[in-house]
Amino acid sequence: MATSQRFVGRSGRGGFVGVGGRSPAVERRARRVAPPSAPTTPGGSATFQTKPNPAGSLRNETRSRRAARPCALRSDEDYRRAVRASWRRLILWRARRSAAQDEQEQVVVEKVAVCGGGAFGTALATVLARKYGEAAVTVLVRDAEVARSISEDHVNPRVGWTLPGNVRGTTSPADALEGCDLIVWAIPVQASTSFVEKVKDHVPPRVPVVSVSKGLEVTSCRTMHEVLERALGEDQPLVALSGPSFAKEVMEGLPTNLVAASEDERHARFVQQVFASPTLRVNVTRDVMGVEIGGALKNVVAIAAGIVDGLGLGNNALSALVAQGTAEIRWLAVRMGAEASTITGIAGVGDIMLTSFVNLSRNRTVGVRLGKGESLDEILSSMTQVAEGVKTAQVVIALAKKYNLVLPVLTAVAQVVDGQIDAKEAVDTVMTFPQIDDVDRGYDFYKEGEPTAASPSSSCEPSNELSGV
Ligand SMILES: NC(=O)C1=CN([C@@H]2O[C@H](COP(=O)(O)OP(=O)(O)OC[C@H]3O[C@@H](n4cnc5c(N)ncnc54)[C@H](O)[C@@H]3O)[C@@H](O)[C@H]2O)C=CC1
Ligand SMILES: O=C(CO)COP(=O)(O)O
Repeated sequence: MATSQRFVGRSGRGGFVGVGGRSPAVERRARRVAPPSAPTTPGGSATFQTKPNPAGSLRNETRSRRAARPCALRSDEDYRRAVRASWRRLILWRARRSAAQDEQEQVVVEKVAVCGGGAFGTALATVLARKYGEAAVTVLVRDAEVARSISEDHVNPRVGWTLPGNVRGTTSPADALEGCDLIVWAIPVQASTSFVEKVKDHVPPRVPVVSVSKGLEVTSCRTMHEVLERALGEDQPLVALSGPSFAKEVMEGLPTNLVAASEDERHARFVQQVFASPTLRVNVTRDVMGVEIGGALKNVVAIAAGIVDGLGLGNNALSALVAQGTAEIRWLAVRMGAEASTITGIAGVGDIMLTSFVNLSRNRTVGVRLGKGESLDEILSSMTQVAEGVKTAQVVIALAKKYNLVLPVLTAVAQVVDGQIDAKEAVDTVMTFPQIDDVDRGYDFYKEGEPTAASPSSSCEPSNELSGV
């Protein structure tokens, strides 16, 4: 009775009245859920009758759906109205925000320098060259043949991707950097200090440098922000751009969401405007530390995830390990001044999931191969691209010491990477930990380790065991 009243109301507004007052959509859904040929179950609900009884099965189906609904949405129409209203709020919000954004001044980009012609530098050069068809996008590389191929053949031979005509290659820092409006930094972390020293005299002051490199410098424990600031000075606008973004998918124009972080929000907003496109969303934050630590340490967790898969331990173990690793990243990041919400957000959990669960990841691949018994030397010597997590794992130990933390999963990876234990032993050790309370409360040494006035620790030197790495 209630059902037909609901749909009479709709039909009064030019809607419809289906069988028994139900809409065609409800009919279709009900038929899908209750196929006439479905087998009988003991105590048989109408949904699983052997003999078709469409009217009865629909009644029961509606009843059971209604019973499963939240109490405030008792009827079908309440429910639909709530869904429509929720969606409408989103659409209105989009319209308001888009109007505000349309009023913003459009950024003008005429010359972009991309330092590093690896996979990600090439992908971002392509994204910007496609968006700014009139702009000159110059990729600064070390190898003259790579530069020639990019300029003349429009192919980067390192990755084999075809590039837009307005992307050029060069080995000259002056050619790439002078007069540019934006610099994208896609040099691997461990090579960044020496490379920035070589090019810094050509970096125009006040031009934003957007670092996309993910890792921590092993000799100093510095983040990329710290590495670049030290070389370029505090006045150089710096932005960390990170998030779940495989170069290949960015190159293919697949939807991607990044986070631009800068202590000066204006620089992050500038980068948001520069990169934003229908397939590239760029969020903005001032939490540089959170974005950089999330991006750096997800590579270490991805190695752990790969190890679990390489050992064939299954999806349950994989997910638990990634969740534990995520908590450890959060513990460390918060101690370093980051916001916990950055680690649970797109540049944290978003990237952790991508890199830990998807085979395109180089760091995950390193872990899989370690888990299968290959040595790290064998793995690294066969790779043509960087897996930043290997070096960053070593920095984690020094940071954990500095911030008085014990990080089970991250430490296990450091041990394996350093060759002190093998992958199987690391996993066995973690699995035989005593049963504990859930994550934050469980590892009581986490709380015990909180720095106190009596136990400040400022050293960030890699420990003796790791010296010489
Ligand atoms: N590939 C990806 O999907 C993503 C990579 N990233 C990050 O971007 C950074 C670069 O990664 P990829 O482009 O993928 O690496 P890649 O291994 O494909 O290329 C690295 C580039 O750096 C150059 N390079 C290596 N050593 C150098 C040195 N000593 N001096 C100057 N240049 C040197 C190489 O010649 C190459 O052009 C890494 O920190 C990575 O974590 C970030 C997001 C996605
Ligand atoms: O950072 C990445 C995706 O966001 C790429 O990860 P890998 O370096 O492990 O391939």
